[in-house]
Amino acid sequence: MSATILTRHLHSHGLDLVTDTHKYRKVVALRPINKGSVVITSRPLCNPIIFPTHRAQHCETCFRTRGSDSSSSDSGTSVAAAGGAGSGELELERCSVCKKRYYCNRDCFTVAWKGWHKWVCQDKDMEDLDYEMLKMIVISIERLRNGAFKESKQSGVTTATAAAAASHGTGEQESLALTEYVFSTLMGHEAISDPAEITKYREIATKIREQLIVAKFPFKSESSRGEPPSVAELMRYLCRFHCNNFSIHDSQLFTMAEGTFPVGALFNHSCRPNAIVMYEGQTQVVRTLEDIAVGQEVCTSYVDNGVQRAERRQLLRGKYYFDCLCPRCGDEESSRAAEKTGFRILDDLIEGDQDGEDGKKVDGEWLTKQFDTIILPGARSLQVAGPSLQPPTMINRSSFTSYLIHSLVPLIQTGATEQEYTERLFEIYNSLRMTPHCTPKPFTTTVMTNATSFFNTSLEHQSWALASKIGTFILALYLMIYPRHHPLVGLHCFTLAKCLWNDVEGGMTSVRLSHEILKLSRNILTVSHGRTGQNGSLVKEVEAFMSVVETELGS
Ligand SMILES: C[S@@+](CC[C@H](N)C(=O)[O-])C[C@H]1O[C@@H](n2cnc3c(N)ncnc32)[C@H](O)[C@@H]1O
Repeated sequence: MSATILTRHLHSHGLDLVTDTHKYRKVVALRPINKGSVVITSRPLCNPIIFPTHRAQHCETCFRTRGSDSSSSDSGTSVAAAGGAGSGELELERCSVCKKRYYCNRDCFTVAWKGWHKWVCQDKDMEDLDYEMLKMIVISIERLRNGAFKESKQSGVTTATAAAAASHGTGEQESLALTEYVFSTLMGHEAISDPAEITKYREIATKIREQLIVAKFPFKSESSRGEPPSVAELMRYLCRFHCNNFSIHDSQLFTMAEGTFPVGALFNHSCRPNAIVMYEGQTQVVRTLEDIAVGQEVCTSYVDNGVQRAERRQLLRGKYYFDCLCPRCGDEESSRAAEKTGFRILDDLIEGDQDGEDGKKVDGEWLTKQFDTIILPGARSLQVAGPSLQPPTMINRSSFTSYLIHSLVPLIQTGATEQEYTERLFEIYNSLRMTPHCTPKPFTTTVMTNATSFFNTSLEHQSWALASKIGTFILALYLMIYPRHHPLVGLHCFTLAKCLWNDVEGGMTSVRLSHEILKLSRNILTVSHGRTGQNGSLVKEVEAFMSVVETELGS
């Protein structure tokens, strides 16, 4: 396996890997890629680890969810193929020995058993998640050292998963040997990690070697002559796993597992990403959030784009050892420049004021009072408002909400180009900076965090009118901060539309607005989730709800 095979694989997906002085390598587009496209799919290096809290809900092999449509298999080993029902709700069965892992059928169980389950089934220490992660790493290292990454019957599900995933895109299928090769080329940063980190890794590596490998998991292959890896070798692996690991989330963006996807790990980070990482079963899918031109870098985001620059910087330095120079962050020199432009303005806007005018903390009680003043932007103004909307003379929570919603929502509904959209966004950033505002600023992340927990409380209490107001305010904040087709925005719109529809006090205005927000949700989720596979079922859910609302509107 060599660099040529990786190059060929990327080329078949319209991508290239080029060297970069700051980032080592970067993935660029070889041909124009439309927004909402699957750029590439990646297979896991070893079986991802489902968190204990989610274990009973997912098949450990294909990750399908209990209760989901059992006919929508992406693993190629459907219930029907295993002699099961073939349609209806997916059922899971526990391993009869350990009674801890769940599987949807015998094929999935057999694959897991041969691949890794037999190593962990009787291990009492597997109750501990950290221990389990280390054990998975040990299993992977054993295979990496012994060249066991060959297509085999044992890797049946991952092969089938990759085949299913390849049908999302047009490129060639990823072989296990390629997965292994790409992993060997990834950065581990062991040379620049700080001494405290190195000491921590040495301790973990020593513990793994003595307690896990020597005592329980002897390496058997002839090529390694049964010799366990040295502490130094283990440290190199640990560093590489650390920098290239992914949190796996479901279609609602709830984190449920951890895994290593070497090909997906080739994509660099941006705080204003043009692509997003999604999951279809155990397959990682990189999707574009906007149109990408030839030569442009394809970037995902390693951190939540909703946190302030200082926090992002800390997270990125702490785990990935770099300072971000993306269009939003810029470098130190440009940060000091007097006049910031474009995305560089955003972080100045979202930092700051913690307390209200009256000195009160921005807590739930304070927000309740404030939100009483937020007027639901009416459906009619969504129709008529356009890019010429002028900023208000004074920005408070109410005017901020209507200004943002009325300025940006029509551009998403009508599918304005990325350039038109970002130009409008920059005008908004400038006007938010220049226009006097109430204290605290309505658009800080502190306010957003509080508004989000307040929104969740009002959902729990089914206070639909209140939830609709806060949800509309949060939508305005999201539009200011996240890329317009970010899945978080689409998911929030779906929840907001349900609140609006349930808000009987709002009458038909609220129903009409619910319909507008549903259209928004559908447009965004079609890009971020697609219309096929497990994630695609969300768009169908939105459309089913839209037809209920349309019936009520009589359209
Ligand atoms: C998951 S890897 C990404 C692929 C990597 N560039 C490579 O060529 O193997 C993560 C590492 O890439 C580098 N990286 C990713 N995004 C970056 C960025 N925006 N600026 C600088 N370095 C970046 C960092 O060294 C980080 O630890």
